[in-house]
Amino acid sequence: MAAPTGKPSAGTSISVRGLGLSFDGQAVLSEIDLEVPAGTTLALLGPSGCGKSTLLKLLAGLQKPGAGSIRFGTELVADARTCVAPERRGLGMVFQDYALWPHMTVDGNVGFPLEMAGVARPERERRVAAALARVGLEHVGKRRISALSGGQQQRVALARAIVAEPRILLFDEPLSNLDRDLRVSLCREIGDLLAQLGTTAVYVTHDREEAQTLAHQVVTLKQGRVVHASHRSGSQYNETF
Ligand SMILES: Nc1ncnc2c1ncn2[C@@H]1O[C@H](COP(=O)(O)OP(=O)(O)OP(=O)(O)O)[C@@H](O)[C@H]1O
Repeated sequence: MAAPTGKPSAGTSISVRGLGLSFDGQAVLSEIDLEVPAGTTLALLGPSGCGKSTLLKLLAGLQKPGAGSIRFGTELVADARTCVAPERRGLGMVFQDYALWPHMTVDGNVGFPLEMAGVARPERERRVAAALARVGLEHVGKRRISALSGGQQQRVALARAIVAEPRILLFDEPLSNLDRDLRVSLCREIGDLLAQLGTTAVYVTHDREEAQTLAHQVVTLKQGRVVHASHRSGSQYNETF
């Protein structure tokens, strides 16, 4: 959970060096090097089972690396001996299945990270309203999650991820449960939102078009290794690996 400062969020760089992880002697990630400059988005592409979600879990602190290191700005957040807890990493996360509490209202869901951080109710209400406005959901705060469409639920999840002004946002295939038209429009909106907020983001997807719509950098994994990387330059992507 990010530190709730009330100031606009500002991203921090991510630096991954020689990252590796094995399960039962089987390498799932090997020698991963990534540099994500502050305020930019990196998309991770690759076939099922190539290690995308595992890499996201390592960034989130939900998994410890077997080798290598992860830095956020100058802070070492993970290596073979260090593992900063997820709630101390200043992160927001958005998942494929939304991970919302269906019995709670929209306001309750979005305000939860602030409530956990001890933010007083008036400030919480102000910031929840601001986060909902950012995702185009000004008027649904009192509704229950179960009364919303899939697209609306993913906007709520996005509002909850940004409400505490994280320095980094992690997305795990956030649009794959939605139909194509909605995916295209919401993907553009997420790109615009990231640009407005200046938050650094890592975005896992199966969809190259989605990756290229919002990412400054697209990295492809195969069997746990980086096999291709490209950077956006204007409207073009230039290969860098
Ligand atoms: N806790 C675990 N224990 C053992 N193996 C695991 C564990 N977590 C992931 N794996 C294995 O690691 C590999 C990478 O899994 P991961 O979920 O990162 O892939 P992915 O690229 O995100 O796939 P998908 O696109 O299908 O979500 C898979 O072979 C998976 O079975």
